[in-house]
Amino acid sequence: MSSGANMHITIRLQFAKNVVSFSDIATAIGQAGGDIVGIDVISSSKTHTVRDITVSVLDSKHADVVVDTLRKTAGVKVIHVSDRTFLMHIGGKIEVKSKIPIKTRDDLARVYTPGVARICTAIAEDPTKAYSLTIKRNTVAVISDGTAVLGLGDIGPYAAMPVMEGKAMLFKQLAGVDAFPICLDTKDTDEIVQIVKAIAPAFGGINLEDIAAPRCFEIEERLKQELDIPVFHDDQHGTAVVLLAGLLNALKIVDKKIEDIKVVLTGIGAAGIACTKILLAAGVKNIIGVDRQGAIHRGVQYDNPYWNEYANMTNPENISGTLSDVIAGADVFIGVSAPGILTVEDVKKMAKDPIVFAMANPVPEIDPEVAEPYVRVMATGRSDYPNQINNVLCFPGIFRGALDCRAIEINEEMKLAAAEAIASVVTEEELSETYIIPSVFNNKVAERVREAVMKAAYKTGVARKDDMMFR
Ligand SMILES: NC(=O)C1=CN([C@@H]2O[C@H](COP(=O)(O)OP(=O)(O)OC[C@H]3O[C@@H](n4cnc5c(N)ncnc54)[C@H](O)[C@@H]3O)[C@@H](O)[C@H]2O)C=CC1
Ligand SMILES: CC(=O)C(=O)O
Ligand SMILES: [Mg+2]
Repeated sequence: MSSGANMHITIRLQFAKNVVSFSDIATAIGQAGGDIVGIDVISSSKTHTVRDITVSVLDSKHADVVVDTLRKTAGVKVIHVSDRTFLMHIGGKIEVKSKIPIKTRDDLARVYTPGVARICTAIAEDPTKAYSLTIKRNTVAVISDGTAVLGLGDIGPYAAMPVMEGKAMLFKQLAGVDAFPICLDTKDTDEIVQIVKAIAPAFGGINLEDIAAPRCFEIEERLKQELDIPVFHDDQHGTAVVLLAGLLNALKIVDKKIEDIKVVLTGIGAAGIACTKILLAAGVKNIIGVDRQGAIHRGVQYDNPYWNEYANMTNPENISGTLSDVIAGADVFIGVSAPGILTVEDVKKMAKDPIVFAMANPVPEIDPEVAEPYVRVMATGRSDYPNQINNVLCFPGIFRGALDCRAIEINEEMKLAAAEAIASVVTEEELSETYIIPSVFNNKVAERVREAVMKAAYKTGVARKDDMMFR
């Protein structure tokens, strides 16, 4: 399955009117399997026409096939090919904008020196004023070291930037949070902790992103201890929250109780461990984790200390074996691991009404189109299929709530509240196999998550801002 969701290419071509017609070109594109989704005339003369033709293709290989077909068509000259996704990234995706225009010397003297000095002094005398007089109260740092970027692995800090810029866009659009992408050129845990601590004054929260397990656990724990602003590893907790929301609704469809289900989860890394913990907290009793070397079980000394802990809290029957072995009889499959590792044969071994959440990005553990005939509820992490289980449903609203009540942390109660809030957006009447989780564009999500998270923060005593509504 393709990693290039809805890949569209725009082909600028010139064709000689007396040699080839546009319908010949459209036929050639169609025969190569492309779908024309847009046409623009760039210029036209008596002999030639230049057009931009936007074509939907499956992936980059397919794009090459379509373009080669056109190159071989008599009378056609391909001028250039652009990819809409690349075009959207030129120069990056976000920018900083001032809230106030500086039009006069007087404005200048207020926003900058000398006027600004009085503001600085006020904050120096009372650092909590940073919340009212600087960007701190609405600003989150999105921090990555580029070591576990989507499912692409350790691609480094430069290559991680487009994802972090994308997260920043989503923070802003979905919850009005100003987020800065910060990719660090170090994999050293101590150094990352030091750097994040040192930049924290500018931020109201820290969103850790795509930092590989097991280092991500220590980094998050240490930062939580040392900072008085929320520190949240999105791949762990954002994913876990949305997964739980989706599962609560999917279980209603299959009419199974959370305490009775058998869950098999692949990828015992950042997302997998957090998903397991939230499922245990929500009442799941039988969950088996599978990583590259099979089911995590007791009686083995793993190099990864988190796996030893994992073995102790999961797999009640202490089953060993491969994914194919342990999937038999499972009610739910959750994948936060790698592309294509779940086969149709595996799905066929699952219990009645299987629920399959294949959440690896950008390519899931099983192609949803291949799995669909055999599953009752299918979800992926992708935007181009129904039931997108993706942490984007959580992180904007959870930080909005945490920032608005000035929470010192995002605790378990706040996460569970967020999961229930997301699940609640889908009403009983709306709930169906293809609608277990609200859309990313459903504007109720962030607001409902914000409210639920704030309530939980006040209830658990971690909110610093006095708010009559939540007392
Ligand atoms: N849909 C969503 O919202 C999210 C999806 N993900 C996806 O989940 C995957 C894992 O992400 P992280 O936990 O952040 O990475 P990670 O690097 O912390 O963990 C990945 C784990 O998967 C295991 N793994 C790799 N290949 C495997 C295989 N063939 N069989 C079994 N286990 C295998 C690795 O050994 C590792 O333990 C990625 O594809 C990522 O895109 C992660 C976070 C959110
Ligand atoms: C969605 C996300 O955060 C990931 O795949 O890493
Ligand atoms: Mg991520």
